Amino acid sequence: MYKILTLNNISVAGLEKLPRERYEVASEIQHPDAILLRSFKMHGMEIPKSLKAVGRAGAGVNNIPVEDMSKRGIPVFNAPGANSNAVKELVIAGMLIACRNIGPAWDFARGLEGTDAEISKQVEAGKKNFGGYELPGRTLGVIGLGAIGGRVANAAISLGMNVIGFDPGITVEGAWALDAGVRKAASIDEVLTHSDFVTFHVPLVDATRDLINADRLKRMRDGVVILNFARDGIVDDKAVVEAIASGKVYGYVCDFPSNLLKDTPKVVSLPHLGASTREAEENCAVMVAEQVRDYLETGNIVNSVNFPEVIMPRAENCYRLVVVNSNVPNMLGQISTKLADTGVNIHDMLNKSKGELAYTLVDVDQAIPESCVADIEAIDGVLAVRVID
Ligand SMILES: NC(=O)c1ccc[n+]([C@@H]2O[C@H](COP(=O)([O-])OP(=O)(O)OC[C@H]3O[C@@H](n4cnc5c(N)ncnc54)[C@H](O)[C@@H]3O)[C@@H](O)[C@H]2O)c1
Ligand SMILES: O=C(O)[C@H](O)COP(=O)(O)O
Repeated sequence: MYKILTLNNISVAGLEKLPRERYEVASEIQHPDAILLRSFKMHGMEIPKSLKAVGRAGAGVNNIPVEDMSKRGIPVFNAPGANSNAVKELVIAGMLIACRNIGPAWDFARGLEGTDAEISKQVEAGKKNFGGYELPGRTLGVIGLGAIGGRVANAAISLGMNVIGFDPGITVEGAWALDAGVRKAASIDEVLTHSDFVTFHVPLVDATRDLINADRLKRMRDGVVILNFARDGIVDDKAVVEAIASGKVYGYVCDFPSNLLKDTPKVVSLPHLGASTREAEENCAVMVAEQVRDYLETGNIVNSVNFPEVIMPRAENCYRLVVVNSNVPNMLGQISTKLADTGVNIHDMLNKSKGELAYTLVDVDQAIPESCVADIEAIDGVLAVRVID
């Protein structure tokens, strides 16, 4: 029986991928084999010794101590692209919220008092305060053209906008999926100087912290609208609020409210709703539950942020040894020698690496004695070992 600890609500569609006869899933459980979570912050959490995998039902993994997991030989899985349409739709809504002044206009309408005839009069007198502008012909700058940024760029083109994007790490697949009308910028600053709207779709890492700061704001067009549906910390909120007060920035729409943002005029901060659609929650949960299950039951790895992709078909009547080790010379030699010393015959073997980690699957014809597993565990550089019957 595998034990799965959930640290957030995970869509039932995903949990159904873990059959009850083989999986016990609960929000409180001892000795979990895997953790499933969304935005729960795992930093500082005590990591159970039994843990073999972490599955993030979503895209961002900055809430997970990925480096620490790697040192323990634990793969972290996520669900790339599974919530990208949900975020795209909210970003498009965010542009409209800003340029049509929907926040203050809604507040105005909610504050109306009197008879319907009086309200109608106040509406006609007051609406001039909320006049806006349209999207076609305006330029959207997209920083990060991955799963979400690519969709946002294409959607903006279909709305008649000009789009300029920057992503030094764009994948070949991502580039193929982009509308040919998306202009490629050589730097973030090139995007900023040409854009009426700027939206961010990058992970929060050291290099992306405060991508928008007071200095960069000065280089942006007057009246720019900034959208942050990526992460708190990518935009320096204080600098943006000051730029709103000075009239430089027209509006700021984000997914990360704070005391500073929630009461600032021209700021609309939503409660981290980007991925909160039924479809996205199901897509993410299903994808990550299937990946974690595959890892636990076969050792195969798909969509891990810290481990290489490893898929080895399982031969019948074989025992599978799974070894995670440091990516240093002579590990394979030592592992196969330990197996040979015990008289275990190797049927099939696959070794792949990613950065400082290497991962090996070995299918053998007979049960591996516990002493042999212990010997492999004791090899300097081996981080985790398990046998799948
Ligand atoms: N608001 C929400 O609910 C919500 C939902 C999903 C994702 N997110 C956030 O959005 C981020 C992006 O999600 P995604 O699915 O598009 O991820 P992704 O991995 O598909 O795309 C990220 C892209 O950013 C690029 N990038 C990295 N550093 C960059 C830099 N300094 N400048 C320009 N580009 C850079 C990468 O090359 C990659 O193409 C996630 O990491 C997460 O933090 C938020
Ligand atoms: O990175 C993500 O996928 C989003 O921020 C979604 O987070 P959530 O699953 O907590 O809504």
